[in-house]
Amino acid sequence: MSKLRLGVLASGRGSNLQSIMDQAAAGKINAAVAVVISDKKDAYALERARMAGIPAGHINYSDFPSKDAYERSIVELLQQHGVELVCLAGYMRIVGKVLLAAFPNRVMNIHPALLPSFPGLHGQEQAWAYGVKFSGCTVHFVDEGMDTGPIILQAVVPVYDEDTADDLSARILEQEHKIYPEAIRLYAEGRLRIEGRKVYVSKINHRR
Ligand SMILES: Nc1nc2c(c(=O)[nH]1)N[C@@H](CN(C=O)c1ccc(C(=O)N[C@@H](CCC(=O)O)C(=O)O)cc1)CN2
Ligand SMILES: NCC(=O)N[C@@H]1O[C@H](COP(=O)([O-])[O-])[C@@H](O)[C@H]1O
Repeated sequence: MSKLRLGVLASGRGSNLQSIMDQAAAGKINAAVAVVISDKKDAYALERARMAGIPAGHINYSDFPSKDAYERSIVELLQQHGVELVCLAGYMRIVGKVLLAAFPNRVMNIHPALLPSFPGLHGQEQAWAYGVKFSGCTVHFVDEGMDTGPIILQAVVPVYDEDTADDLSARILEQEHKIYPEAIRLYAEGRLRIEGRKVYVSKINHRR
C-alpha cells in the first residue's frame, strides 16, 4: 500500500512534527510528511522539516485580504504536494471552512488536555490550575468548532501535588508524541471509522 502523504501545519517548536517524522522515517507508520507549513516564519518546526529534507513553507496570514484567501493558499500548497491527511501540530489558528471543505474528515489535531475538558489555548495550564488529579492529551478530527471534533485517541497522565504547570506539560507531551503517530498509523491503515461523534478503531483496513 502506498504511503499516506501528510501535510503538517505548525506554529511553534515542532516536537510533535518531529515525532511524526521520526516514526514515518523508521517505517513505524505507513506515511510520509510531504510538506510542512507554518503561519510563523521563525517557527522551529520549519527548521526541523528543512533539516529532514522535507519541503517547508511560511505562509503569512497578514499577506492575505481574508482568512478564506489565506486558507486557499494553504490548500493550494497542500494539494501541490499531494497531501491526503492534514495534521495540525501546535498550529495556533482556527481552521476555517475553506481548509475543512478541501479536506473533509481529513484534518487531525493534537490537544494537550482530555477533551471536552479544557479546550482552547494552554489546556495543560487550565487543567493544572483547576486542580485535576488526572489530565492527558487528545487526538481528534477537526471540525469548525474549537476542539469539538470526533475524538480518535486519548492518553491519561497523573497529576502530582508537587507538580508545576511545566511538570504536567512535560508529562503530557511525552504522551502526545506517542498517540499522535499512533492515530496517523491507524488512519494510514484505514482502521478509523467515523460515525457521528464517535470514531471506531477497527481491525480491518477500510482504505483502498
Ligand atoms: N476549526 C478548528 N481549528 C482548530 C482547532 C479545532 O479544533 N477546530 N484546534 C486548534 C488548536 N487550538 C487548540 O487546541 C487552538 C488554536 C488557536 C487558537 C486561537 O485562539 N488562535 C487565534 C490566533 C492566534 C494567533 O494570532 O497566532 C485565532 O485564531 O484567533 C485557539 C485554540 C487549531 N485550530
Ligand atoms: N490548542 C493547541 C495546543 O495547545 N497544542 C499544543 O501545542 C503544543 C505544540 O508543541 P510542539 O510544537 O512541540 O508540537 C503541543 O503541546 C500541543 O498539544
